Amino acid sequence: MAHRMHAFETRPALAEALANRVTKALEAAIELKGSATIAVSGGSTPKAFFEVLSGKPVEWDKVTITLVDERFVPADNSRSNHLLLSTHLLKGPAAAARVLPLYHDAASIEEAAIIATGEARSLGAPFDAVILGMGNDGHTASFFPGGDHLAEALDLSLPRRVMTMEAEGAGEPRLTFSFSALYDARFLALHIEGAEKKAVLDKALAGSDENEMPIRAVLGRSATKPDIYWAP
Ligand SMILES: O=C1O[C@H](COP(=O)(O)O)[C@@H](O)[C@H](O)[C@H]1O
Repeated sequence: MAHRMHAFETRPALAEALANRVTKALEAAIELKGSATIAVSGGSTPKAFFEVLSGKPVEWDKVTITLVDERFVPADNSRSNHLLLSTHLLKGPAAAARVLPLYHDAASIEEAAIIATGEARSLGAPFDAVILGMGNDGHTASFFPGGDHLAEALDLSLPRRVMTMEAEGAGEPRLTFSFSALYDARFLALHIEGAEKKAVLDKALAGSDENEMPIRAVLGRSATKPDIYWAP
């Protein structure tokens, strides 16, 4: 599966273009079925994009937002992807959206994954939009090199679900949607910024070992052609 590359001169220009494209995807879904779903990434890259998207004139009360992955920490922890979402996206018009958190205050992370999987089922499939990020180690969502459940996470024959992941480079234990839940999103974007991430992307595109760089699964096996958004 090839990809489409969208390169921008500045990060604000990227944020505006990606927010406009996501707006289109959400509007199309609302037009078609009366509601829309989007799964977004955490980390540091999406902040400016979230800020722009939050102000877009979408019928946000018809949109459900979730995360592609989450650290197993409560929503008030500074490492929480949910906190990032609340701070930078759930404001202005977008505050009307429904949010489906992956983290749950459950007895174990496995139980939290089961709860999140059940809740996500109510969204239907596929997602209308999925915005992935990428780490310098080639991880995306919480598909980390060396992850204890990486093989199952990337196995497209396994059901759509939220699963657990532990890896040396991941810090906290993680919750992540499986690749099977993301690979066929109606709009599938990879959002990366900076020269270092571009070099990581080029390395990923030049090889095929998904265990070394799990982002290769997205670039090589997604049912939807990924749109890559990059700015220096
Ligand atoms: O751990 C994570 O990292 C990636 C990349 O984050 P960034 O800070 O380099 O932008 C992110 O896509 C993922 O959602 C997050 O949990």
